[in-house]
Amino acid sequence: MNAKQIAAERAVDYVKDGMIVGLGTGSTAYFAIQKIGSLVKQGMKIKAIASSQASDDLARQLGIPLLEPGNEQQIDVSIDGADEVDTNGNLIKGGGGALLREKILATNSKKFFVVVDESKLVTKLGKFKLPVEIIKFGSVLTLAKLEALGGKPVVRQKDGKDFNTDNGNLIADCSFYPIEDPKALHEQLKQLTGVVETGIFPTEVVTAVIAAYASGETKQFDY
Ligand SMILES: O=C(CO)[C@H](O)[C@H](O)COP(=O)(O)O
Repeated sequence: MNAKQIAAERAVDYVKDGMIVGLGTGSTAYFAIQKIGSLVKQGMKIKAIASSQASDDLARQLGIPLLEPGNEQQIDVSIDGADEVDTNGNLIKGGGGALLREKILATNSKKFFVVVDESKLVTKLGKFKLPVEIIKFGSVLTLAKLEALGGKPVVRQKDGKDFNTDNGNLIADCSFYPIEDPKALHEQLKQLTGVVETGIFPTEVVTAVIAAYASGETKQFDY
C-alpha cells in the first residue's frame, strides 16, 4: 500500500454509519473514495457530496449515494488531499483545479481531514504555485492586479487550451513563496474583484492532517 492510500484509509476510520461525507479530489482522495465505496457495499448508510465532476463520477461508479446538487446538507466529515501543508496546518490546495467546491465542502463540514504523503509537508507555503480561481470576464484585468501584488500569475493550461474549472472559470497559478501569513494573503487576494477563491485553506478549517510516510508510519496532526 502506498503512503497516499495509507493516509486516506486512515481518515475513513472517522466515517460512521448514517453520515454525510464530503469527497475530495485528486490521487489521494481517490483512495478515500474507494474505501468509502467498500463501506457502502458492506451496507453502511452513507451519503456523499463530491467536490468535482471527477469525484462525482468515481462515487457513482462505486455505488456511493450522492446528494443532488443544490440539495446539500451539513456535512459530517470531509476528506481531501492537499498540495502543501505547513507546520501550522495551513494548506495550499487546487492542484486539480477543484479548490472552490473543495473549500465549500471543507468549510461546511463538522470535521475536515486532510490526507497527504510526506512530500506535501513544508515549512512555509508557496513553492507549489498558489492556484487562484478567477472569472473569465475581465481576466486580463484581474491578472494585472495579481501581477501588481507580485504573484506572477500564469493561466493554467490543459491540452493546449486554458484549463476550465467545473465552475467555468480560469485558474491563475501564482508565485508568492515564501507565504509568511497565509490568511492575510488569502484575504488580500479575495478583495480583488474577479477573484472567486484562492487555494489557501487556513488552519482554522482543518480538523487534522493525516500524513503517511514511505516507511508506512502515519502521524496525525490535530488543529
Ligand atoms: O486540491 C486538490 C485538487 O484541487 C488536491 O487535493 C490536491 O491537488 C492534491 O492532489 P493529490 O492527492 O493528487 O496529490
